[in-house]
Amino acid sequence: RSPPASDSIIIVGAGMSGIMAAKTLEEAGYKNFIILEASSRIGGRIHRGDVAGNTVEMGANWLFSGGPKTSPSMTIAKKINLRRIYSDYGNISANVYKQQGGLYEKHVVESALEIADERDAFCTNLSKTFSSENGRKDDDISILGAQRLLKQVPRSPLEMAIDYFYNDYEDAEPPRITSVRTTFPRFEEFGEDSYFVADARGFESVVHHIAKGFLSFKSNQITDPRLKLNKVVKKMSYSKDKVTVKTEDGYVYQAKYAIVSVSIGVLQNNLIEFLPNLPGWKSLAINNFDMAVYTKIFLKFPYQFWPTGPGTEFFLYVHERRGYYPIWQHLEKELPGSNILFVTVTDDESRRIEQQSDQKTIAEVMGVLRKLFGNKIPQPETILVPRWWSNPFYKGSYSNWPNGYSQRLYNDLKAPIGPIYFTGEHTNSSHLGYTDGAYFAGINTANSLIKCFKQ
Ligand SMILES: Cc1cc2nc3c(=O)[nH]c(=O)nc-3n(C[C@H](O)[C@H](O)[C@H](O)COP(=O)(O)OP(=O)(O)OC[C@H]3O[C@@H](n4cnc5c(N)ncnc54)[C@H](O)[C@@H]3O)c2cc1C
Repeated sequence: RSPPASDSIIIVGAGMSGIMAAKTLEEAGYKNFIILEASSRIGGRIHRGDVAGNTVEMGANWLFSGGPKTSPSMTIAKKINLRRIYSDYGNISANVYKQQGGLYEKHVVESALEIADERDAFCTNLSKTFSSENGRKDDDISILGAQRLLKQVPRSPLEMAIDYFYNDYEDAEPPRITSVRTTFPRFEEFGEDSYFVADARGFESVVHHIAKGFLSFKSNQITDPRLKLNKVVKKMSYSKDKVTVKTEDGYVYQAKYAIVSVSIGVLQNNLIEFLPNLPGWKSLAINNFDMAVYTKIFLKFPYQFWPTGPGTEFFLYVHERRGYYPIWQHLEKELPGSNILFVTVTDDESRRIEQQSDQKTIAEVMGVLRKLFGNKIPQPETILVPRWWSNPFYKGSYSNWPNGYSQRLYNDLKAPIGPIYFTGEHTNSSHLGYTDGAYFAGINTANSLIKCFKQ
């Protein structure tokens, strides 16, 4: 074999970050890349699913606006007229159910919400103190630690459910884990008005739109030979001047450089073997970070038996077991007439539910719904349980910055190793865990590589 061309690049993964890295390279004139994607599609964790003919989002679902800047995902969504519906959490205090059924009184929930707002404001202030000149380098605390400082630790099942709604519902991990310094203030740049994507083309059409801007395509299918689907990268051997990549189907690819865009979950599970092994400092940085799990369980019923109309979209279920089928949403506005309800679980509950049969999950879910809406309600006709944690191409849903993880470790997490560059949502500290994080990560990593080319 002749040595690889000096400008050749292999990109591993065709999610938002891999596609953005490729686009950035292409636009800077570096067109000699190939993209190896394990699955049969592009988009990665932006992935549409189907529930009895209705498009639902198994992965990324919400776009954000209302802040001082506009999110790039939102900008593209607007451009392609992606249907999106404002998620109105405003009336949640009227929709919180007790463990055995029946609603909490509104004023009781409102007091719990006020305290949760106070905790949020406290975390935001703490974070600002940490980052200010007076803060010591790497000072941090978990959200739970901050709650202790404030002497406002949630204890009752209701307080826990509200705490879950404020924190786990976003971070997909409990407040005991999550870093205050890097998590707060939330939604500062793009705003916190959340819009639920409900479009038959799926949220992934945002990634398709980007890809079709620079990869060749025919009748909506990408035909660019540089995109290679169904290529599961198994091994990456590297030296100072080349990278050799082996895929599961026995193919070997060589290039001068590589950009790895797989999730941190994939890296933590050693699903790609690096030869030589990644250095100790790099493995430490990878394995100390967190990959969280967030699961939306979709259920289609023969008819609606839950409250509908303004102010009913979201309801909470309070259980002594924190995080037991806690947050529910009906899709009356998003998918009218579909009779689809979905419930969000995270972390240990996600992992537990992924490992059990869907029949068992239906039985548990119906146990909850019967408490809320009576014994006469019908069984679901369909259930969809995405299994992000078990899936070897993801091993979780998105990253979360744990308390105690230093900026130095984070720099190590992003650092290249010889000719191998790392990207992905987990490498963008400002929008970690979001599609915008992956968007910026791809651009930034490609630009670092371009800088290296120029030097
Ligand atoms: C359930 C869920 C809910 C979410 N909700 C939101 C939300 O509401 N709003 C929001 O902004 N974000 C949300 N996100 C996060 C968002 O989807 C991700 O941050 C973003 O899509 C990650 O993009 P990425 O390019 O970094 O990684 P990925 O999308 O994971 O792309 C990496 C690609 O690498 C491929 N790959 C993996 N292993 C290999 C291998 N061995 N060889 C070759 N290819 C490989 C994968 O198939 C994948 O296509 C959610 C994610 C999930 C899972």
